[in-house]
Amino acid sequence: MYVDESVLDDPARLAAADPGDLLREIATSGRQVRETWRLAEEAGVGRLGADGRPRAVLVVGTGAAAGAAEVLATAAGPTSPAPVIGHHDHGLPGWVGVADVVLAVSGSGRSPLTLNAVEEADRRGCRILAVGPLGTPLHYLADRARAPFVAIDGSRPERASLWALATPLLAAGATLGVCRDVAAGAEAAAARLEEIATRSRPSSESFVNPAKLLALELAGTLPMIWGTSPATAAAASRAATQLAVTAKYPVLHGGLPHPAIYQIAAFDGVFGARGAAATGGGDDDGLDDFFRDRVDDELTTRLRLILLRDPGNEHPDVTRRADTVVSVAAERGVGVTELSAAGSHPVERLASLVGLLDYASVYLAMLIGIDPSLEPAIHDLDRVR
Ligand SMILES: O=P(O)(O)OC[C@H]1O[C@@H](O)[C@@H](O)[C@@H](O)[C@@H]1O
Repeated sequence: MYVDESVLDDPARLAAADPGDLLREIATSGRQVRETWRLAEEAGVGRLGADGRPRAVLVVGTGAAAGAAEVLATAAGPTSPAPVIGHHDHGLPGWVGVADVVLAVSGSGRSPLTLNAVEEADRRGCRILAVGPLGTPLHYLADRARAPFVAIDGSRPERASLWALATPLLAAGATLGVCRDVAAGAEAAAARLEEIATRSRPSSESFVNPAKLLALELAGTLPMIWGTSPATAAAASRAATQLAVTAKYPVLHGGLPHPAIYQIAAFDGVFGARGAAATGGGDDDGLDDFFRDRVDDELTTRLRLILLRDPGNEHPDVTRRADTVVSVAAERGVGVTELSAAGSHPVERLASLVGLLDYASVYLAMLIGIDPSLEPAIHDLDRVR
């Protein structure tokens, strides 16, 4: 894989490598939190809480909506009095009924899966909140269901819209009594995202820019990303999405204890210890090369483990295992990058990693010559929408 490190510190080439201005869009993350919290209040999100605490909160939608569901689940945490469930499939589960709340999220406001869920939730008498752009079918359905509708900026690319899509859900979580201290948590997350935007800005050079440094570590590797707590596992999931959509990079993600305790088996495979041990390769040309024994090929792509730690918020068993993972990886020649979440509220800690990894995904795309804004395969799949 060709990795062009010089692109990261050359302003003209950096700009040319990001024709869709994705970095500028990602820099608005902190502002998205503040703006959409206010918009959610103005849209009447408080009405959702009028009938008291729900039996369950279902967040419907795919793509960035799934990330938004994870942000709300992180804010609700394991002590939430009602479950927060991300639902990313067609139809509503059979158990969903009048005692439940459905939060419908769509970056385009047109995703059939989300629209159908809103119609069905309305038929079943659920309380509903919808988040999407103005004047879209989702807006129309929310109005028809007399549900609060939070209008987001539909011109911003979806992969840079996580916080606009997620923050109204946090405001809903506050009014529904499923999240604690979430207004303060959202504000702390906004401040954290702004601080990351400053440190990771394109004009900040590689040797001091944490996102550029991370991108350089990832370039040419096959990343595995694990969290060590609910907040950091959610960050790992978001990172896998961003790396796929932005850098077109496949990523295995998970968390300790599960599913990392199984995924670690890959450390012994061809991208891990076996690859490190292999030497040499076949002839580079002709039929000899075609008939070579591929078992002997040297594989240059190596696993790299990105371990997202959550100091003070890990189960002691997870902390012990995470420390052990680092030595198990080292024994097999698997590189490890450890990143720690920062902040007190889980949403702030999540944001502290998501912000960094969002930037790193764009810098990685630039390093390997991929346009971070284009997504032809997704468009081709969407032809059947
Ligand atoms: O957020 P909405 O617009 O509902 O889209 C959800 C997802 O739909 C898919 O078909 C793709 O277009 C994805 O890129 C998108 O994230």
